[in-house]
Amino acid sequence: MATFSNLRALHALIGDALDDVERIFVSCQPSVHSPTGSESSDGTQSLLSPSASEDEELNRIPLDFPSLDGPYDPHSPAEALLSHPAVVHATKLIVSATGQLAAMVQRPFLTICDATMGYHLPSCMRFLEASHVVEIMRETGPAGLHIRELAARADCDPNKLGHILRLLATHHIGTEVSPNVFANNRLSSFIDSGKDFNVIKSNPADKYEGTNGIAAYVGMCTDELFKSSAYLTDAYLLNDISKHSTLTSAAPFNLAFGTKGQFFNWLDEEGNEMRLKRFGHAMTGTAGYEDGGSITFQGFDWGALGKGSLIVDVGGGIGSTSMTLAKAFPHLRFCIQDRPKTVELGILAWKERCPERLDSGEVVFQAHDFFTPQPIRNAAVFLLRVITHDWPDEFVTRILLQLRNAATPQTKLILVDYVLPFACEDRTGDIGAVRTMAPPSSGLLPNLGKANANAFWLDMTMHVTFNSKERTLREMTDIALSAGWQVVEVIRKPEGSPFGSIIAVPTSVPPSTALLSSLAEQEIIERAGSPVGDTFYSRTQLPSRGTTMEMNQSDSAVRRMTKRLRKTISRTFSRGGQGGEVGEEKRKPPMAKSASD
Ligand SMILES: C[S@@+](CC[C@H](N)C(=O)[O-])C[C@H]1O[C@@H](n2cnc3c(N)ncnc32)[C@H](O)[C@@H]1O
Repeated sequence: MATFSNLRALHALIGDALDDVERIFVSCQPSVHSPTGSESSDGTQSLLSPSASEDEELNRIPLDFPSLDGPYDPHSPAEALLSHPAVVHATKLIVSATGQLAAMVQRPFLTICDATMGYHLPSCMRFLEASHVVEIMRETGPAGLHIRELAARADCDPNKLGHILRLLATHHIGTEVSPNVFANNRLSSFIDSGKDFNVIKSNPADKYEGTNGIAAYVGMCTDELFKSSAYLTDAYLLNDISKHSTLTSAAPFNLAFGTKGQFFNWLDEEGNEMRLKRFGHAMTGTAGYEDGGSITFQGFDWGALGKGSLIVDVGGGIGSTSMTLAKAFPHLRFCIQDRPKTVELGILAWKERCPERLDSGEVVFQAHDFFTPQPIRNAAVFLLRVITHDWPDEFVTRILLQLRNAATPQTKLILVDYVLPFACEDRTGDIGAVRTMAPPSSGLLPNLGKANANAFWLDMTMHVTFNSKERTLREMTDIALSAGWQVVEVIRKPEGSPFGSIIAVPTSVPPSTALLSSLAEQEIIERAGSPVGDTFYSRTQLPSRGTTMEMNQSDSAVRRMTKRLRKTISRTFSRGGQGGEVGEEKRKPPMAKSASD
C-alpha cells in the first residue's frame, strides 16, 4: 500500500529534476557561466552540488523554457537544452514520476479507460497528418481558424473536424484558442512538413520530400501500423494468423491488409508507391529514437577507423544514417545496401542532399537482399540500424550469418536498436546490462515506465507488422551468438537510454547454424542460377566474394538435422516465399536458441 510519503517522494523527485534542468540551463548561459564552477567532463555544471552563486543566478534569470503555446522552434536554445544528455535524464525522471504519480492517484477505472480507448488518439493523429490541417493552421498563425474555414480548406465535415481537434487539444496537441477556433502549438507544429498547403494538396505524394521525416513517421505509424495493430486480438487471441498467410513472418498486418506477403514486399506492390516513399522518409524521422545526440554517431569510435575504411550500411534504407556519418567522418567510405526500389529512392535523396560524396564514389548504393551471400568481404563495419527488430529470430540469424560469412577477423558488427529493458531490475550481469535506470530508492520503475514507453510501443509495432519484436539484451546477445557474433560492448547515450548500440566481433559459428546457412545458400544458388543479383550504382569497385565457413560434417546429430532442414528449406523455397510456413514456426530449427531471460 502506498503512503502519502511515497507520493511526496515522487513529487520531490519531480521538483529536484526540474531544479537540475534549470541549473544546466543557467550553466549554459554564456553570461553567467562560471569558469570556476564544478564542471563535469561534458562541460556542464554538476547536477548534484550547485554553488551558492548558481542558486542566486537561478532566481535572477528568466528561464526561456519551451511553452506549449507557441509553435515548435527547433532553433530555440530551450529546445537545444532538451537534447542535453543530463537534461534528457532529468526529463525522463519527470515523465516517469508524473506517469507513476498519475497511475497512483487516479481512480483505476479512468486509467483503464485511457489504456483501452487510447486508440482514438492515433486515429485523430492520422486525420491531423493526412488532412494537412497542421499546414493550414501554420499559414493562419496563432489567432487560429474557425472549424468552418479549416474544414472548407481541408475538404471535410467541420463538426467532425472540430471534435477531432478538441480531442487532440485535450492531449496538448494543438490548441483551441476560442470555441471552435484552433491553432497550432508546439506539439502539433512538430509534425508540420513546412510545405505550402496548396502545394501539398496538388501533389500529396511529394509531401515528405526534403523534410525531417516526422510527418512521414506519423503518417506511417497511424496508417498501416495502426491498422495492423487493430488486428492484434484476432491474430493472437484467436490464433488466426495461419489461415491468412503462408509466411513464417505472418503478422496481424497480413490480416489487416489481406495479404500473404511480407511487409517490405507488400510496400513494393503497385498501389503502395506513396507508402514506400513515405517509409523511406519516416526512417529519417526515426532519428527521434535517439535520446539526445545520436547513438549511431556516439555508439562507436568511428574516428578511430583508418582512412578509407568501408562501412556497409545493411538495409540502410535511403541512407539517412550513413549520410549523418559520412558528413561527420569524411575519411570513411560507405556502401548502402537495400532493396532495389529503396536504393533508387536513396540515390535521389543523396543527389539532392549530399551529391558530392556520391559523385566522388566514396558513397555507393547497392541493391542487395540481405538473406543472400554478402558480396562485400572487406568491411570494417557492418552497420544494421533498426533492422533486426523487423525479423523473427531465425530470419535474424540468417541475416547475421551472411555477414559473419563475409567478415574478416577485424570486422565489427554494430546493431543499433532498442534494447528492451525489463520492468524490474536486470540482475543478469550480462555485458552491457543496466541493473536499473531509476535513481536509488526513488520508487520509480527500474525501466522508468512511461518515460521509456516508446521502446514498448515499437516492440508491439514489430509484433503486429513483422511477427518480430524489440529484443532484450539477452535476446540480442543470444541471437548474435547463434550466427557467430560475440557481443563485446553495449553503448547507450545518454547512460540508461533504451536505444543502444551493440558491438559484436566474429566468433565461431555454432555447427547447426552453419549447416543451415550452407543449405539455404545452396538452395538460392540452385533456384536463381547465380549467387546474388546485385547491382552496383556508382563507380567504386567493391571486393569480390570468397567463403570462410567451416562445418563439423562428421557430427551425426548435425547430419540428422541436415536431412530435416533440407526438407524444410526445399519446401520453403519451392513455395517462393522468403520463409517457411506458419507451421514451421512451431517446428523451429534449433539454430536461433530462443532467449530465456
Ligand atoms: C526499418 S528500415 C531501417 C532503414 C535504415 N537502416 C535506417 O535506420 O534508416 C528497414 C530496411 O530494411 C530494408 N530491407 C527489408 N528487407 C530487406 C532485404 N531482404 N534485403 C535488404 N534490405 C531489406 C527495407 O527496405 C528498409 O529500408
